[in-house]
Amino acid sequence: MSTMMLTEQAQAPGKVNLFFAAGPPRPDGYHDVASLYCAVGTTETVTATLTAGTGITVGVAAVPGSLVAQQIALGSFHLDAVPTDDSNLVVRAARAVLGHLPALPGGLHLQIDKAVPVAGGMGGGSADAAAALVAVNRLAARAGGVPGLDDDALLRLAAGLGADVPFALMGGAAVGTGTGARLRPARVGAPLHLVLVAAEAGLSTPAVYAELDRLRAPEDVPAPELPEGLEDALAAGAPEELAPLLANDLQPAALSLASQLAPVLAAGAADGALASFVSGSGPTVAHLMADAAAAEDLAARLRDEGAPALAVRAP
Ligand SMILES: C[C@@](CO)(OP(=O)(O)O)[C@H](O)COP(=O)(O)OP(=O)(O)OC[C@H]1O[C@@H](n2ccc(N)nc2=O)[C@H](O)[C@@H]1O
Ligand SMILES: Nc1ncnc2c1ncn2[C@@H]1O[C@H](COP(=O)(O)OP(=O)(O)O)[C@@H](O)[C@H]1O
Repeated sequence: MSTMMLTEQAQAPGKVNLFFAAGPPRPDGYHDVASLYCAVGTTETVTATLTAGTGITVGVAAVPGSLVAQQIALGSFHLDAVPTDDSNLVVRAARAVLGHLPALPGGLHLQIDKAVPVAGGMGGGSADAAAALVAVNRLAARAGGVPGLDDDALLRLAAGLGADVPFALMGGAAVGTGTGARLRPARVGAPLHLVLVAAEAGLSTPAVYAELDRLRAPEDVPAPELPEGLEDALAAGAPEELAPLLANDLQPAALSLASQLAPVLAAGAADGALASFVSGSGPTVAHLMADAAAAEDLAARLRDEGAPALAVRAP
Protein backbone atom coordinates (compact mmCIF):
# COMPACT_ATOMS: atom_id res chain seq x y z
CA MET A 1 0.00 0.00 0.00
CA SER A 2 1.36 3.43 -0.85
CA THR A 3 1.49 5.78 2.10
CA MET A 4 -0.84 8.68 1.50
CA MET A 5 0.88 12.06 1.84
CA LEU A 6 -0.70 13.52 4.96
CA THR A 7 -0.10 17.25 5.19
CA GLU A 8 -1.73 20.23 6.93
CA GLN A 9 -0.93 23.92 6.61
CA ALA A 10 -1.70 26.85 8.93
CA GLN A 11 -0.87 30.55 9.04
CA ALA A 12 -0.36 32.99 11.90
CA PRO A 13 0.38 36.72 11.77
CA GLY A 14 3.29 38.80 12.98
CA LYS A 15 2.34 41.66 15.31
CA VAL A 16 3.18 45.13 16.46
CA ASN A 17 2.46 46.46 19.93
CA LEU A 18 0.56 49.72 19.38
CA PHE A 19 1.03 50.37 23.09
CA PHE A 20 3.31 48.58 25.52
CA ALA A 21 3.90 49.26 29.21
CA ALA A 22 5.98 46.97 31.44
CA GLY A 23 6.06 46.95 35.25
CA PRO A 24 9.10 46.23 37.44
CA PRO A 25 10.83 42.83 37.15
CA ARG A 26 9.00 40.02 38.95
CA PRO A 27 10.78 37.38 41.05
CA ASP A 28 10.29 34.86 38.19
CA GLY A 29 12.20 37.08 35.74
CA TYR A 30 9.08 38.16 33.82
CA HIS A 31 7.39 41.58 33.81
CA ASP A 32 3.68 42.34 34.08
CA VAL A 33 2.65 44.23 30.97
CA ALA A 34 -0.21 46.16 29.41
CA SER A 35 -0.03 45.54 25.68
CA LEU A 36 -2.24 46.55 22.80
CA TYR A 37 -1.35 43.89 20.27
CA CYS A 38 -2.26 44.30 16.62
CA ALA A 39 -1.70 41.61 14.00
CA VAL A 40 -0.09 42.78 10.75
CA GLY A 41 -0.63 41.60 7.20
CA THR A 42 2.61 39.70 7.08
CA THR A 43 2.07 36.06 8.01
CA GLU A 44 4.07 32.97 8.77
CA THR A 45 3.02 29.65 7.23
CA VAL A 46 3.81 26.27 8.74
CA THR A 47 3.23 23.05 6.77
CA ALA A 48 3.19 19.84 8.80
CA THR A 49 3.78 16.64 6.80
CA LEU A 50 3.83 13.05 7.94
CA THR A 51 7.06 11.38 6.79
CA ALA A 52 8.26 7.81 6.39
CA GLY A 53 11.06 8.48 8.87
CA THR A 54 11.10 9.06 12.61
CA GLY A 55 11.44 12.18 14.71
CA ILE A 56 10.81 15.81 13.81
CA THR A 57 12.68 17.74 11.11
CA VAL A 58 12.44 21.47 10.33
CA GLY A 59 12.92 23.39 7.08
CA VAL A 60 12.88 27.15 6.59
CA ALA A 61 12.34 29.24 3.44
CA ALA A 62 11.76 32.96 2.90
CA VAL A 63 8.44 34.22 1.51
CA PRO A 64 9.18 36.12 -1.75
CA GLY A 65 8.89 39.92 -1.37
CA SER A 66 8.68 39.72 2.44
CA LEU A 67 10.88 41.69 4.82
CA VAL A 68 12.90 38.51 5.39
CA ALA A 69 13.45 38.08 1.64
CA GLN A 70 14.50 41.74 1.40
CA GLN A 71 16.96 41.30 4.31
CA ILE A 72 18.46 38.24 2.59
CA ALA A 73 18.79 40.11 -0.74
CA LEU A 74 20.57 42.98 1.06
CA GLY A 75 22.94 40.52 2.75
CA SER A 76 21.91 41.49 6.29
CA PHE A 77 20.26 38.18 7.13
CA HIS A 78 20.72 34.50 6.40
CA LEU A 79 18.17 31.75 7.04
CA ASP A 80 20.92 29.76 8.81
CA ALA A 81 20.20 32.01 11.80
CA VAL A 82 16.92 30.17 12.37
CA PRO A 83 17.51 27.07 14.49
CA THR A 84 16.23 23.79 12.98
CA ASP A 85 16.82 21.70 16.08
CA ASP A 86 14.62 21.19 19.16
CA SER A 87 15.09 24.84 20.16
CA ASN A 88 12.86 25.95 17.28
CA LEU A 89 9.49 26.92 18.71
CA VAL A 90 7.67 24.83 16.06
CA VAL A 91 9.26 21.67 17.49
CA ARG A 92 8.25 22.63 21.02
CA ALA A 93 4.73 23.39 19.77
CA ALA A 94 4.49 20.06 17.92
CA ARG A 95 5.64 18.09 20.96
CA ALA A 96 3.13 19.94 23.15
CA VAL A 97 0.24 18.95 20.85
CA LEU A 98 1.44 15.38 20.22
CA GLY A 99 1.60 14.78 23.98
CA HIS A 100 -2.21 14.88 23.97
CA LEU A 101 -3.01 12.88 20.80
CA PRO A 102 -2.39 9.34 19.49
CA ALA A 103 1.24 8.76 18.40
CA LEU A 104 1.90 9.59 14.72
CA PRO A 105 2.46 6.55 12.45
CA GLY A 106 5.76 8.02 11.22
CA GLY A 107 7.96 11.08 11.44
CA LEU A 108 7.01 14.75 11.11
CA HIS A 109 8.43 17.47 8.88
CA LEU A 110 7.66 21.10 9.72
CA GLN A 111 8.28 23.56 6.90
CA ILE A 112 8.31 27.25 7.89
CA ASP A 113 7.68 29.90 5.22
CA LYS A 114 9.16 32.96 6.90
CA ALA A 115 7.96 36.49 6.23
CA VAL A 116 8.49 38.09 9.65
CA PRO A 117 12.04 39.23 10.52
CA VAL A 118 13.84 37.04 13.07
CA ALA A 119 14.47 38.62 16.50
CA GLY A 120 12.63 41.67 15.16
CA GLY A 121 10.12 42.37 17.93
CA MET A 122 7.29 41.23 15.65
CA GLY A 123 6.64 37.84 17.21
CA GLY A 124 7.72 35.75 14.22
CA GLY A 125 8.79 32.74 16.27
CA SER A 126 5.57 33.03 18.25
CA ALA A 127 3.58 33.04 14.99
CA ASP A 128 5.44 29.91 13.86
CA ALA A 129 4.59 28.25 17.18
CA ALA A 130 0.90 29.18 16.83
CA ALA A 131 0.72 27.95 13.23
CA ALA A 132 2.50 24.72 14.22
CA LEU A 133 0.02 24.11 17.05
CA VAL A 134 -2.87 24.35 14.57
CA ALA A 135 -1.25 22.39 11.72
CA VAL A 136 0.07 19.55 13.90
CA ASN A 137 -3.24 19.32 15.77
CA ARG A 138 -5.10 18.81 12.46
CA LEU A 139 -2.50 16.37 11.14
CA ALA A 140 -2.38 14.21 14.27
CA ALA A 141 -6.18 14.24 14.52
CA ARG A 142 -6.53 13.03 10.92
CA ALA A 143 -3.79 10.42 11.29
CA GLY A 144 -5.27 9.13 14.55
CA GLY A 145 -8.91 9.35 13.49
CA VAL A 146 -9.72 11.49 16.55
CA PRO A 147 -11.28 14.97 16.91
CA GLY A 148 -8.10 16.84 17.94
CA LEU A 149 -7.71 19.50 20.62
CA ASP A 150 -10.24 22.32 20.87
CA ASP A 151 -9.36 26.03 20.69
CA ASP A 152 -9.19 26.46 24.49
CA ALA A 153 -6.77 23.56 24.82
CA LEU A 154 -4.56 25.03 22.05
CA LEU A 155 -4.62 28.44 23.80
CA ARG A 156 -3.42 26.82 27.03
CA LEU A 157 -0.58 25.08 25.19
CA ALA A 158 0.26 28.39 23.48
CA ALA A 159 0.66 30.15 26.84
CA GLY A 160 3.17 27.50 27.88
CA LEU A 161 5.33 28.23 24.81
CA GLY A 162 5.76 32.01 25.26
CA ALA A 163 4.05 35.23 26.29
CA ASP A 164 3.25 36.23 22.68
CA VAL A 165 2.07 32.84 21.39
CA PRO A 166 -1.59 33.07 22.54
CA PHE A 167 -1.98 36.36 20.65
CA ALA A 168 -0.44 34.85 17.52
CA LEU A 169 -3.07 32.09 17.74
CA MET A 170 -5.88 34.61 18.17
CA GLY A 171 -4.85 37.37 15.73
CA GLY A 172 -6.81 40.58 15.15
CA ALA A 173 -6.23 43.09 17.92
CA ALA A 174 -6.20 42.41 21.65
CA VAL A 175 -5.26 43.79 25.02
CA GLY A 176 -2.69 41.56 26.72
CA THR A 177 -2.07 41.62 30.47
CA GLY A 178 -0.12 39.45 32.92
CA THR A 179 2.95 38.40 30.93
CA GLY A 180 0.97 39.33 27.78
CA ALA A 181 -0.69 35.91 27.49
CA ARG A 182 -3.98 36.91 29.17
CA LEU A 183 -6.02 38.32 26.26
CA ARG A 184 -9.14 40.34 25.68
CA PRO A 185 -10.11 41.10 22.04
CA ALA A 186 -10.04 44.80 21.06
CA ARG A 187 -12.37 46.35 18.51
CA VAL A 188 -10.86 47.77 15.31
CA GLY A 189 -12.94 50.35 13.41
CA ALA A 190 -10.78 50.24 10.29
CA PRO A 191 -7.47 48.57 9.47
CA LEU A 192 -4.38 50.71 10.11
CA HIS A 193 -1.78 51.35 7.42
CA LEU A 194 1.77 50.74 8.61
CA VAL A 195 5.19 50.79 7.04
CA LEU A 196 7.46 48.23 8.69
CA VAL A 197 11.22 48.77 8.50
CA ALA A 198 13.47 45.85 9.41
CA ALA A 199 16.92 46.38 10.92
CA GLU A 200 20.36 45.04 9.98
CA ALA A 201 20.69 42.97 13.16
CA GLY A 202 18.15 41.56 15.60
CA LEU A 203 17.71 42.37 19.28
CA SER A 204 17.31 39.72 21.99
CA THR A 205 14.04 40.13 23.90
CA PRO A 206 15.54 39.27 27.34
CA ALA A 207 18.43 41.70 26.69
CA VAL A 208 16.00 44.55 25.95
CA TYR A 209 13.96 43.81 29.11
CA ALA A 210 17.23 43.75 31.10
CA GLU A 211 18.25 47.11 29.61
CA LEU A 212 14.82 48.50 30.57
CA ASP A 213 15.40 47.37 34.18
CA ARG A 214 18.88 48.93 34.14
CA LEU A 215 17.49 52.28 32.92
CA ARG A 216 14.70 52.51 35.54
CA ALA A 217 14.71 52.39 39.34
CA PRO A 218 12.08 49.75 40.32
CA GLU A 219 10.43 52.08 42.85
CA ASP A 220 9.72 54.61 40.08
CA VAL A 221 7.91 52.11 37.86
CA PRO A 222 4.10 52.38 37.92
CA ALA A 223 1.81 49.37 37.41
CA PRO A 224 1.33 48.94 33.65
CA GLU A 225 -1.97 50.15 32.23
CA LEU A 226 -3.41 51.34 28.92
CA PRO A 227 -3.97 55.09 28.53
CA GLU A 228 -7.53 56.39 28.52
CA GLY A 229 -8.98 56.74 25.03
CA LEU A 230 -6.59 54.28 23.38
CA GLU A 231 -9.06 51.47 22.79
CA ASP A 232 -11.75 53.98 21.75
CA ALA A 233 -9.43 55.49 19.13
CA LEU A 234 -8.71 52.02 17.70
CA ALA A 235 -12.43 51.16 17.73
CA ALA A 236 -13.24 54.48 16.00
CA GLY A 237 -10.90 53.66 13.11
CA ALA A 238 -9.24 57.05 13.62
CA PRO A 239 -5.46 56.78 13.12
CA GLU A 240 -4.92 60.50 13.83
CA GLU A 241 -6.58 60.06 17.27
CA LEU A 242 -4.60 56.91 17.92
CA ALA A 243 -1.22 58.38 16.96
CA PRO A 244 -0.57 60.59 20.04
CA LEU A 245 -1.50 57.71 22.39
CA LEU A 246 1.02 55.17 21.03
CA ALA A 247 3.91 54.44 23.40
CA ASN A 248 6.34 51.64 24.15
CA ASP A 249 8.31 51.33 27.42
CA LEU A 250 10.79 49.08 25.62
CA GLN A 251 11.63 51.73 22.99
CA PRO A 252 14.21 53.67 25.09
CA ALA A 253 15.84 50.34 26.01
CA ALA A 254 15.96 49.23 22.35
CA LEU A 255 17.43 52.62 21.37
CA SER A 256 19.99 52.37 24.15
CA LEU A 257 21.18 49.02 22.69
CA ALA A 258 20.77 50.06 19.02
CA SER A 259 21.27 53.83 18.62
CA GLN A 260 21.09 53.44 14.81
CA LEU A 261 17.30 53.15 15.25
CA ALA A 262 16.95 56.90 16.02
CA PRO A 263 17.25 58.06 12.39
CA VAL A 264 15.00 55.21 11.25
CA LEU A 265 12.29 56.45 13.64
CA ALA A 266 12.80 60.04 12.47
CA ALA A 267 12.63 59.13 8.76
CA GLY A 268 8.83 58.79 8.67
CA ALA A 269 8.03 62.38 9.64
CA ALA A 270 9.11 63.87 6.30
CA ASP A 271 6.65 61.57 4.51
CA GLY A 272 3.71 62.30 6.78
CA ALA A 273 3.93 59.48 9.33
CA LEU A 274 1.36 60.13 12.07
CA ALA A 275 3.56 58.25 14.55
CA SER A 276 6.72 56.15 14.42
CA PHE A 277 7.53 53.51 17.01
CA VAL A 278 9.67 50.49 17.78
CA SER A 279 7.65 47.24 17.65
CA GLY A 280 7.87 45.34 20.96
CA SER A 281 11.50 44.80 21.91
CA GLY A 282 12.60 45.90 18.43
CA PRO A 283 14.50 46.55 16.33
CA THR A 284 11.69 46.66 13.70
CA VAL A 285 10.28 50.19 13.37
CA ALA A 286 6.66 50.88 12.38
CA HIS A 287 5.41 54.12 10.82
CA LEU A 288 1.65 54.75 11.17
CA MET A 289 0.35 56.32 7.95
CA ALA A 290 -2.99 57.99 7.12
CA ASP A 291 -3.87 55.67 4.24
CA ALA A 292 -2.67 52.85 2.00
CA ALA A 293 -1.28 55.17 -0.69
CA ALA A 294 0.86 57.08 1.82
CA ALA A 295 2.14 53.78 3.21
CA GLU A 296 3.05 52.44 -0.26
CA ASP A 297 4.86 55.71 -1.09
CA LEU A 298 6.95 55.71 2.08
CA ALA A 299 7.79 52.00 1.77
CA ALA A 300 8.92 52.53 -1.84
CA ARG A 301 11.10 55.50 -0.86
CA LEU A 302 12.73 53.60 2.00
CA ARG A 303 13.39 50.58 -0.26
CA ASP A 304 14.98 52.95 -2.82
CA GLU A 305 17.29 54.12 -0.01
CA GLY A 306 18.30 50.50 0.63
CA ALA A 307 16.19 49.65 3.69
CA PRO A 308 14.01 46.51 3.97
CA ALA A 309 10.54 48.13 4.11
CA LEU A 310 6.99 46.93 3.57
CA ALA A 311 3.56 48.57 3.61
CA VAL A 312 1.02 46.42 5.47
CA ARG A 313 -2.48 46.60 6.86
CA ALA A 314 -2.98 45.97 10.56
CA PRO A 315 -4.83 43.83 11.34
C1 LIG B 1 8.52 42.11 24.08
C2 LIG B 1 7.33 41.35 23.53
C3 LIG B 1 6.14 42.32 23.38
O1 LIG B 1 5.02 41.68 22.79
O2 LIG B 1 7.51 40.76 22.25
P1 LIG B 1 8.79 40.69 21.24
O3 LIG B 1 9.33 42.07 21.11
O4 LIG B 1 9.78 39.73 21.83
O5 LIG B 1 8.23 40.17 19.94
C4 LIG B 1 6.93 40.21 24.51
O6 LIG B 1 6.74 40.70 25.83
C5 LIG B 1 7.91 39.07 24.54
O7 LIG B 1 7.17 37.91 24.39
P2 LIG B 1 7.90 36.49 24.03
O8 LIG B 1 8.99 36.73 23.04
O9 LIG B 1 6.81 35.53 23.68
O10 LIG B 1 8.53 36.17 25.42
P3 LIG B 1 8.90 34.76 26.11
O11 LIG B 1 9.49 33.86 25.09
O12 LIG B 1 7.74 34.28 26.92
O13 LIG B 1 10.03 35.27 27.12
C6 LIG B 1 11.34 35.58 26.72
C7 LIG B 1 11.97 36.44 27.80
O14 LIG B 1 11.45 37.79 27.72
C8 LIG B 1 11.31 38.34 29.01
N1 LIG B 1 9.89 38.67 29.26
C9 LIG B 1 8.92 38.26 28.40
C10 LIG B 1 7.60 38.62 28.61
C11 LIG B 1 7.29 39.39 29.76
N2 LIG B 1 6.03 39.75 30.03
N3 LIG B 1 8.26 39.78 30.61
C12 LIG B 1 9.56 39.44 30.37
O15 LIG B 1 10.44 39.84 31.13
C13 LIG B 1 11.86 37.32 29.99
O16 LIG B 1 13.22 37.62 30.17
C14 LIG B 1 11.70 36.01 29.22
O17 LIG B 1 12.61 35.02 29.64
N1 LIG C 1 10.52 29.50 14.48
C1 LIG C 1 11.41 30.42 14.87
N2 LIG C 1 11.61 31.53 14.13
C2 LIG C 1 12.50 32.46 14.53
N3 LIG C 1 13.25 32.38 15.64
C3 LIG C 1 13.09 31.30 16.41
C4 LIG C 1 12.16 30.29 16.06
N4 LIG C 1 12.21 29.37 17.03
C5 LIG C 1 13.12 29.78 17.93
N5 LIG C 1 13.67 30.94 17.56
C6 LIG C 1 14.68 31.70 18.35
O1 LIG C 1 13.99 32.81 18.96
C7 LIG C 1 14.68 34.04 18.76
C8 LIG C 1 13.73 35.26 18.62
O2 LIG C 1 12.52 34.91 18.03
P1 LIG C 1 11.56 35.85 17.16
O3 LIG C 1 10.19 35.41 17.46
O4 LIG C 1 12.00 35.87 15.76
O5 LIG C 1 11.80 37.34 17.71
P2 LIG C 1 11.01 38.33 18.66
O6 LIG C 1 10.86 37.65 20.00
O7 LIG C 1 11.87 39.56 18.72
O8 LIG C 1 9.68 38.64 18.04
C9 LIG C 1 15.51 33.83 17.50
O9 LIG C 1 16.68 34.59 17.55
C10 LIG C 1 15.77 32.32 17.48
O10 LIG C 1 17.00 32.00 18.09
